[in-house]
Amino acid sequence: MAICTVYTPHALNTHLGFHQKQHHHFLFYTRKHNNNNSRRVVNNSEISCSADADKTVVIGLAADSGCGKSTFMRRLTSVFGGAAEPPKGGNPDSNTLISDMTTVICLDDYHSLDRTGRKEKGVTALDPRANDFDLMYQQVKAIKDGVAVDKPIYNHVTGLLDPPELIKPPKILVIEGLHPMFDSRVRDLLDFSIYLDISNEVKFAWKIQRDMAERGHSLESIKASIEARKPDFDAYIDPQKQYADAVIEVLPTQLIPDDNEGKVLRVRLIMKEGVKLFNPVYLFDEGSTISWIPCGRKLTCSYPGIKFSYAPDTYFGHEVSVLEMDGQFDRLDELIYVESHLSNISTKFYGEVTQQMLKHADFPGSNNGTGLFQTIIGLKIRDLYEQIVASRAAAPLEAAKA
Ligand SMILES: Nc1ncnc2c1ncn2[C@@H]1O[C@H](COP(=O)(O)OP(=O)(O)OP(=O)(O)O)[C@@H](O)[C@H]1O
Ligand SMILES: O=C(CO)[C@H](O)[C@H](O)COP(=O)(O)O
Repeated sequence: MAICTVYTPHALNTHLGFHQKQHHHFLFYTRKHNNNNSRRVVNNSEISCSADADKTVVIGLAADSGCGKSTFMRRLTSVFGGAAEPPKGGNPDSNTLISDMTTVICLDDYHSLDRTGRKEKGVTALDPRANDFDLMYQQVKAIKDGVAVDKPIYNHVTGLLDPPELIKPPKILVIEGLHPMFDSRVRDLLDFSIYLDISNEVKFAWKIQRDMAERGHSLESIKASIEARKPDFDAYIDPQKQYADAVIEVLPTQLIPDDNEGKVLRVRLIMKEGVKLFNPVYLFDEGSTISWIPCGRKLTCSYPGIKFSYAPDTYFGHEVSVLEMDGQFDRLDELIYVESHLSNISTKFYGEVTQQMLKHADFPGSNNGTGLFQTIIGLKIRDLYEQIVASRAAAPLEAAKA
């Protein structure tokens, strides 16, 4: 049996007297053990039935704007091979990135109020009232069920909502943005979730670097924009980290007393225990408490050096493992020394983490824990995906045997 969903376009919905965003589920019997998705267009409506084995795996990535989501996404898609590009021939201001295996959609596309609308109502884009969670849920669920959707586009250049773009179900759908874990219905669709937790000091340093150096904004306007977002960030974005399966926390270094430059970073990878198909990474000895300064014969370290830590902990009442790296690498090729001391990193060959990091040495964070942990989480997501596919493929065989 498979679940089939029918999506009707606006014209037909209007004819039938439905609201544009409404969709209908039909329970449907298909031939036994049919592993192929069947998708067809009937009466201008797209009907798709997905056998479980082919269902889209959905990953959520939450963070405030300017906190490294795009960089993380580039590292993730690279793990699967191939480059991610905007939909061909579509809106040049589309926020979507498509590669062979993955489609990354930006949840800004579910803003229900455009820039003017938000200004008139006096709400920020972080406020749930400026976002359409019903549509977000319906469309992510439809894609997960194997149905293509017409997703709106929020145009960051004009501040307007543009005509929708067609999103076909990929093997892996990543929903990235401000609120992937805010609405419990959307949260329940996620097979894995990540929160990028950038401390205020570091966020400020990155904003200055990008918005002042690259976009010509003044220091005052950057400070004002961070301040204006803060109450809604604290109310609606930050609390989502309690639901994340993995959190990458980025803090100022502790290796330089009173450092406020934000260049050297202390990065913590917080990994929830007991998450299905996800085995946390560990250093030397699983479950123990380790402090490791690898600088010496095998790793070149200039001031202030590098310090790794690993320990069990609790996070919002959950048992977690925390791997921490404070400091930065002088020579990226020497990362292999660190990699060889980490376990459960889900590589396919010795040195794969180092190879990925070297491949993207020009990405921000490649010399510190942000790049290292983003790369490792990318490998863990690949591993999770492969396990899900393998378990789904095995399920009909098991059922047939029973
Ligand atoms: N790991 C990092 N180390 C240093 N700087 C970083 C890092 N990640 C991001 N940045 C800085 O933050 C800026 C924004 O990064 P990125 O575009 O990946 O974030 P984003 O969350 O996708 O932003 P937005 O939502 O505004 O598009 C980069 O241009 C860079 O200046
Ligand atoms: O928090 C954000 C997520 O990227 C943006 O500020 C929000 O999407 C509004 O965009 P813009 O400032 O371009 O109108």
